[in-house]
Amino acid sequence: MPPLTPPLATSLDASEGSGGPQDRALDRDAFHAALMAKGDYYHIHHPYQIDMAEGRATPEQLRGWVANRFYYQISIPLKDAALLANCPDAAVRRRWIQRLLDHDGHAGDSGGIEAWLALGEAVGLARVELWSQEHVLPGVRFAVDAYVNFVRRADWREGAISSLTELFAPQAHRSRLDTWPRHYPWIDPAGYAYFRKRLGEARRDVDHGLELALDLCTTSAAQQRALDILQFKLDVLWSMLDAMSLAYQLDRPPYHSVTDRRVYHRGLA
Ligand SMILES: O=C(O)c1cc(C(=O)O)c2c(n1)C(=O)C(=O)c1cc(C(=O)O)[nH]c1-2
Repeated sequence: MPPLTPPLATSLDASEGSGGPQDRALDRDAFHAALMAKGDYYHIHHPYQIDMAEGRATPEQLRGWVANRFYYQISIPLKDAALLANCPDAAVRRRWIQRLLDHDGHAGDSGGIEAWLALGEAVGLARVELWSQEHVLPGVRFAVDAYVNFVRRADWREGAISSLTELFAPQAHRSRLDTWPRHYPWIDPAGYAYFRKRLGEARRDVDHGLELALDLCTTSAAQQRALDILQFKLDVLWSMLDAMSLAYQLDRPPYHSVTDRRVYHRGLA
């Protein structure tokens, strides 16, 4: 069965019926608004994030979130490296490569992964505990892997569009900086450097991602495809939190009916 919407690469090539005078493409502002409307489904509205923001999360739930999100953090540079590998445009690569450096670090910046390890320590998780991935739930792993694998296989332009949930991320980082110190005085404030660092970086990334999306998606098919890709990414983020809710809020981690042990796999190399 053919896909409901053509891949962006195809829908970008102005084939008959798309891009012509009959095309019902949104204008630039309306398409921007349609992308922004997807913010209604951002993971800040997930009950797990709401509980964290409103002070109801237990130390175990916060530690669970930090340990599972670490898998996202270490996967983002792999995803961005995959996009670079698929991108033939040197001008795009020159800008996009900054994302790798932001997370992996470079002279003068120890990087986002290091900052996330510091957040782990601030909530009481040893570095080895994060690196071991012992807390990474299978559902979180599968969701994150789906994102990385999508970008590995997709046209780089579709990969770029899948990063656009970052449109909404500064709000999430800001909210944590505003609410966590008040609700969780036991967390060492040194741990909050990651959120502060991302405030500026995410805005810059979003400017680039949005510019690409608005320039590239000028037919209704391409715009619909972009909205579908953005929804896919929202699903990734929401599914990660669903897995955490089951494990840490509802006390139903994988195999809970069989064993208390974390028998699930740590990733197959
Ligand atoms: O804490 C958050 O709510 C949040 C969300 C997202 C996102 O929307 O994917 C990212 C980040 N943080 C983040 O820190 C980050 O570096 C990042 C990179 C990307 C991406 O898709 O390339 N998303 C996100």
